[in-house]
Amino acid sequence: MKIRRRSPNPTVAVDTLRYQVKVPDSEPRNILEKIVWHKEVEIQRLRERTPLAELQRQVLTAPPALDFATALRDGKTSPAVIAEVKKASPSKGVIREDFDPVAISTSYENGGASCLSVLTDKEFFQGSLDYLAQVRQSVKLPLLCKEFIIYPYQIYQARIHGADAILLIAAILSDKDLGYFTRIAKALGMTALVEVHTAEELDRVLNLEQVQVIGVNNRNLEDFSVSLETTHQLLAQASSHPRANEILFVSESGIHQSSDVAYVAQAGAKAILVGESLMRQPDPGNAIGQLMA
Ligand SMILES: O=P(O)(O)OC[C@@H](O)[C@@H](O)c1c[nH]c2ccccc12
Repeated sequence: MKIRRRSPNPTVAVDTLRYQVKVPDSEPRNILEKIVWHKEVEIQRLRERTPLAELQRQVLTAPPALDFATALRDGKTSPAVIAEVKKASPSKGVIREDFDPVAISTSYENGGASCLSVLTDKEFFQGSLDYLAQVRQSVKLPLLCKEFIIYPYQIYQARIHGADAILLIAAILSDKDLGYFTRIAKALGMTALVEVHTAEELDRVLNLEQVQVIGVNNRNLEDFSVSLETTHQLLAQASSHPRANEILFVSESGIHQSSDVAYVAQAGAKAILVGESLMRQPDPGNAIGQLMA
């Protein structure tokens, strides 16, 4: 893991005063670090308002989770489409001005998506857990909570707001956390989609037996560069692993046209995760049909 989980320059509370001493190299090195450091503070604040124990109580009365992995395996299309509800991103700014998460989700559902992904990060993606809850009320498809998860706390939050699956990013989690968080997801009836971008991350994740669904992100979250070859290279690498056949591979990001779909399908992806290219179309559901044509 190259990503540092916390700023080396924390604020230290001493009695009523707060000191912050500048230490060298205490700025985030890339956007992923910046997001994760912000997330740390964000979760700390939420926890002060609502403790984990309260979320654990609420989760008991939530309607059961839908089977995200099976919906992908039985896909309505081949490869199956996970359509993403995404207003903005740090690399592209605002992607869709007239943003109505419920209308977009309904359109996706009618347009042939097998599952949906809802961005919930506010600060960098203008998303919200409320959007997730609203979408849950309006469609029947399994939902992925698209979030930068660094604590179990967020997994409970996702479940309470209607998520059936969570994203776990290998670049920001240790093997121990990946294993632990995947087990929590499973205990809550959810699927964990574990995201990798490098050969090294893929290697780590293939060796974690509880992981059943692996997402190859074609976008490098450190510099935003996108290459579909990432899917090709990493799936070639995975094919020689003894667990290759039991894992469902998802190709994520940068998929714009039907030739892109053909390319990642040929590489072995059984599902694709698409946001921007659908969100930019007036009718996002209809755009799925065009992409899969
Ligand atoms: O909009 P795109 O290029 O179609 O990408 C969708 C999705 O893959 C992307 O939003 C994503 C993949 N992994 C992430 C992790 C965090 C936030 C966002 C993402």
